[in-house]
Amino acid sequence: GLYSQSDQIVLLNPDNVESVLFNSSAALVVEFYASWCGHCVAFSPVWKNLAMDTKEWKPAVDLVAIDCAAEENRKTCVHFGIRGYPTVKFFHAYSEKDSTGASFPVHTQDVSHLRRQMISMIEKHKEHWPPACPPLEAASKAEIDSLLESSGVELLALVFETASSYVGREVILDLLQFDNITVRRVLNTEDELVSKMAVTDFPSCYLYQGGNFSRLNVPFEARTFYSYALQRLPRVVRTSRPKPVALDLIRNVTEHPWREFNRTNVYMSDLESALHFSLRVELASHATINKGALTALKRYVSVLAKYFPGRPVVRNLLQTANAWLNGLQDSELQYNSFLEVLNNATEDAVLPHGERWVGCQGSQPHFRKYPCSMWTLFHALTVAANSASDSRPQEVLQAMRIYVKKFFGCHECASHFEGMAQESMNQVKTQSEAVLWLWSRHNRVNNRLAGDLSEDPNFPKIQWPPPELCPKCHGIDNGEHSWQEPEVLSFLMDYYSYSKILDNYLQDVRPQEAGRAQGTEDRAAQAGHDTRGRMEAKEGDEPTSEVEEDKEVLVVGEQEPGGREGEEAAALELPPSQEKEWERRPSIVGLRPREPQEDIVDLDSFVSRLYQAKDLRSSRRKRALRGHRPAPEVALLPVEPDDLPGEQRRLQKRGLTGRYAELEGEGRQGARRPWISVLALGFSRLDVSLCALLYVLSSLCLLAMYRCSKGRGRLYRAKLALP
Ligand SMILES: Cc1cc2nc3c(=O)[nH]c(=O)nc-3n(C[C@H](O)[C@H](O)[C@H](O)COP(=O)(O)OP(=O)(O)OC[C@H]3O[C@@H](n4cnc5c(N)ncnc54)[C@H](O)[C@@H]3O)c2cc1C
Repeated sequence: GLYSQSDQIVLLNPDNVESVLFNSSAALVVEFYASWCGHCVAFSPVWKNLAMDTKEWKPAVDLVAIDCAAEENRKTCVHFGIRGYPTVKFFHAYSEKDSTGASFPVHTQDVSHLRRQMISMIEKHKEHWPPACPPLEAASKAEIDSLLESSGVELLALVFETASSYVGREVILDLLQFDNITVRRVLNTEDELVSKMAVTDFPSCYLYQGGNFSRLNVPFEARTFYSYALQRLPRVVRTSRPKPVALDLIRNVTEHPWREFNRTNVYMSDLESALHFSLRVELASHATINKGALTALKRYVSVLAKYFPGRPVVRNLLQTANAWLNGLQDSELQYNSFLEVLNNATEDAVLPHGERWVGCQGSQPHFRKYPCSMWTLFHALTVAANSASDSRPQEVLQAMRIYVKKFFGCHECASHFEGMAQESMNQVKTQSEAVLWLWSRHNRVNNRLAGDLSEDPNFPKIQWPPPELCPKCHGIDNGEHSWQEPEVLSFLMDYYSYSKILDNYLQDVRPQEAGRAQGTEDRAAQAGHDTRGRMEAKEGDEPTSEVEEDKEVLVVGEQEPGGREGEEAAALELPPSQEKEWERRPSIVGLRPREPQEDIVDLDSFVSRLYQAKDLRSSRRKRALRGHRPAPEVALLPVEPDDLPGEQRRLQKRGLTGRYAELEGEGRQGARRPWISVLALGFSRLDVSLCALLYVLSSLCLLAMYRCSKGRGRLYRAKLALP
């Protein structure tokens, strides 16, 4: 057939025809089609869009379809007198068994027109009004007054409009699955109410709450904007769903302490958790990865290696894994050997263990997390590929598709996603189209899952990005909401870009610490510290000399006492007290004007730490050469020039930890590091050059004075000698 369950359309067959069509509490609009008929194929996207658009109306009116081309359905179609395709019929609520439905002419592919036609048909109900459907007729002042007098009304929304407008009725139906709010339409001819509330625009929406009416503030006066704004009101909840509880309360029921985060940002911690979960947990259920799955894995890891917008150490590990997979000769793979590659962390290539959800936290343990992070990862990859010059349009999408198909644990999700991919993924011609394809398909999934049990009430599934996040992404066309795709594209390119991804709560990349750092990290993060302070220095792929190794930079962030700070010290084999002492050493910030945020580091201390770290490293390397497995080392991370993050990111980092930014600068420019240190005070090259210049100038001055006085003495002696 042309439809599946995931299209929000009820699929009719001889077995369910009675239970679906007759005595139903909702009205039904049934499409009789033949899958071989070209018109039906052309009409199917319209029917799917209509189903998506009126999903919230289901308790009052639902969409149904039956494929009359299927052998088993023929009798049913004949029974309903179907002669041409597609034919659409309307069944009133509580239709009797002998009903063959009312005609529902379909002369248009315009979804908004069909939607209005559905409303008109509902309004024709004479006897059995669908019980879930609120009154659709316009309300009078007397009715509004009595509504307000009854104590049951918490929130009342009034849509003021002209008689021919459907906006009010559409909003009433959009809100029918939500509690604690009543919506009514009022006509512009209701003079008393219109003048009492000083209504001037039709349509416009007014909200009564706390004893007062106020105009609903929306970007455009249209159905989608009213419905979205009303559904998001704090006290408005889906019918039969518990009220979202305050996040303060939720903290006690989640497995991990709640991490404060900004809903309008992407977090690197979610992306790394997605990598960990997919590569170490999801794949682990495939002890042997055979031919087809191996191809899927190779393509997935290949796009990760190319486009993962993450920390250089993580990218290095992904590149190593990719190279290893590409070098495989066998047609099948034992998962454990791949796991070894993932776990073989070195100082410059690590995939952190464990999950640390931030933007993907759910208000209950079973909400969000991994699937949320996979969407986030996929969006970030399409965006990164769009910025790369050598990517192929479908490269990321097809890799995702095959990964989801072969490995994604949620089989139902995988089959829905495959259905969408088969439908149109092949039509993607450019990288930008790939970004938009994923965005629009994700929105389809959001639409399908809105109100589902899997929806976290604190993170409702909405058509994304909402107007408050991207006002420009929304527009209006003929009174209907329309997406401004160029704006959506530029919004996505910005939202999922590397420079916008936040580093808060990131796991420590030191291999030996990765497992146990969680508790302290969380404490630090909760105390409002930002782990973005950790910097990654750069150097070539392989350190070739001691000089190059010197370019490695300490990775230290601002931490609460006893937290990461102690761990950093442990990694350097320094007692935490010594570490603190080092941190307290004076700096000479503000002695004289410098570049913004320039901060001089105590070079003595820095050098001693660096050498201690180097000693530690070389002793480990020697041990490794003697046959030991290379031990994980301190967090001195080499950074490649290509990995230089954007200026903005760099500035953010500098802003947060000027002291370490100074160190970071060394790896990049060899500049701004204190050149010499006396009595624990650092002096830059400029300081020393100025000193030398002053010294030379004063010497010259003294010399000139000496020569001058010597000349005068000679003159004086000559004068005396004259008679
Ligand atoms: C490929 C795939 C298919 C899935 N299919 C199903 C399924 O069939 N049935 C099912 O029950 N669950 C499915 N899931 C899971 C489901 O989609 C959600 O991921 C899960 O319910 C968690 O939802 P969430 O609220 O965290 O938001 P998610 O939908 O996971 O979104 C994560 C974040 O992405 C951003 N976002 C939201 N929409 C968009 C968009 N359109 N474009 C760009 N960014 C956006 C938001 O910031 C959001 O918080 C699927 C997941 C994946 C990865």
